[in-house]
Amino acid sequence: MAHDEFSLIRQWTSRSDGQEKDGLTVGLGDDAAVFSPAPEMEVVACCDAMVETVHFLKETMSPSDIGYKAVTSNVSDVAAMGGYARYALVSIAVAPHWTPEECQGIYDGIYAACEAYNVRVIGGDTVSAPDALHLSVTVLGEVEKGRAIRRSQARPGQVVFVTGHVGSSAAGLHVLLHGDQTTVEPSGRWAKLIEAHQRPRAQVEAGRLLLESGACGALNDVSDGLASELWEIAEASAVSMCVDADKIPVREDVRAYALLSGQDPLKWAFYGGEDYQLVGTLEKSQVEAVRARFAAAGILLTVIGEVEEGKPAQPKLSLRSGDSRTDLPKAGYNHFRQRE
Ligand SMILES: Nc1ncnc2c1ncn2[C@@H]1O[C@H](COP(=O)(O)OP(=O)(O)O)[C@@H](O)[C@H]1O
Ligand SMILES: Cc1ncc(C[n+]2csc(CCOP(=O)(O)OP(=O)(O)O)c2C)c(N)n1
Ligand SMILES: [Mg+2]
Ligand SMILES: [Mg+2]
Ligand SMILES: [Mg+2]
Repeated sequence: MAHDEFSLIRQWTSRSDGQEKDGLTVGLGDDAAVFSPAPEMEVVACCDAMVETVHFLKETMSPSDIGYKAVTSNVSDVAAMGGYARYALVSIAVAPHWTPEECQGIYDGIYAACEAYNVRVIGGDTVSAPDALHLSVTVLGEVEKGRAIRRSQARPGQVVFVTGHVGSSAAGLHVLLHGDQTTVEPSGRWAKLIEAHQRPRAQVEAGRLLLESGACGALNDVSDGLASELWEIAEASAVSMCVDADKIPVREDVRAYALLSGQDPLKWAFYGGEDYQLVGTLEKSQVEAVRARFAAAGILLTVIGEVEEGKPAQPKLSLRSGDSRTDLPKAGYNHFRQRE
C-alpha cells in the first residue's frame, strides 16, 4: 500500500467528524477521546479482536462483513452485561495483500454496524502487519449503576434460556468452506446460514429487556459455543445445570443442511460459536412475564433447561435426551486447543 497512514486514517474515518455532543467532549483526531457516561450510568468496557485465517478468510467474509462482525462481537459482550454500547475504538494492522479499497470496505462495515447499534467511533490505531490482517475493536457502553448482569448469579431453581437460534453461524461457515457452487450462491437455499456467519446481530434489545425485568440471574453471549458459555456460567456461579437436547433452538435449514452434509446440528449449536445470542438463567416465577415481553418485542426466547443444586466445588453440565442423561463436555472454540 503506497499511501501514508495519516491520509488513510482521514479517508477511512471521515464519518467520525463533528460528533462532539451528548457527553463526548473530544472525539477522534486528538491524542485521545474524552467522554462522560450519562448520570446514573456506569461504563461497560470490552475488547475483541479478529485475525485473518483465525476469524475469517477473504473467501469467507467480505471486507465490510469483517468490519461489521468485529463491532458486533463487542456490542454483544456489552449486551451480555445488560448494557448498551456508545463508543468504539478501532485498531487495524494491515498486511501487504490488503488494498486501501478493501480497508475502506472494512470501515464501511464498521460504520454500518455503528449506525445499527448507535455507536460512535472515537479513535483507534493504524499500523502495518507482516502477514495477516488484524482488527481489534474496543467498545465502551453504559449500564445502570450496580445493575450489570454477571455470569456469577445463576442459582438453583432458575431456568436456563437462550435467545434466537444457535448453530447457524457454524453451519454457514461449513457451507462457505465445504459447500459446492450451488450451495454457496448467496440467494440460494443456505443464504440465511451464510448471513448468520457473515452478519450476526448483537442482542442488545434482549439484554435490555432482561435487565429491566429484574428476573435475570446470570447472562453470557454465545461466541465460543453454547456448551462453553454454559460452562462459564456454571463455574462462575458454582452451580450445575441440565439442558434438554430437544429444546435447543436450531433452525430448520441448519438441520436440513446438516443432514445433507453428514454433520450433527447439535454439535454446531454446542461447540460451533459465533452466534452472538444471549444465554442465561431466569427466576422460574418470572418466566411467563419475561416470555410475554420477548414475544411483544418479536424476539425468540427458549427455555432449554434448569439450574440444579450441585456440589458447589464441582459444577457439572448435563444433557438430557429422552430418559438418558450424559455429561456435556467443557468444549467449544478454543484458540490454543485448535492447534493440537
Ligand atoms: N489479553 C488480555 N488481557 C487482559 N484481559 C483479557 C485478555 N484477554 C481476555 N481478557 C479478559 O478476560 C475475560 C474473558 O475474555 P473472553 O473469554 O475473550 O470473553 P468473551 O468470550 O466474552 O469475549 C474478559 O474479562 C476479558 O476482558
Ligand atoms: C476461517 C474461519 N475458521 C474458523 C472460524 C471459527 N471461529 C473462529 S474464532 C471463533 C470463536 C469466537 O472468537 P473469539 O476470539 O474466541 O471470541 P470471544 O469469545 O473472545 O468473543 C470461531 C468459532 C471462523 N470464523 N473462520
Ligand atoms: Mg473476548
Ligand atoms: Mg462474551
Ligand atoms: Mg466476546
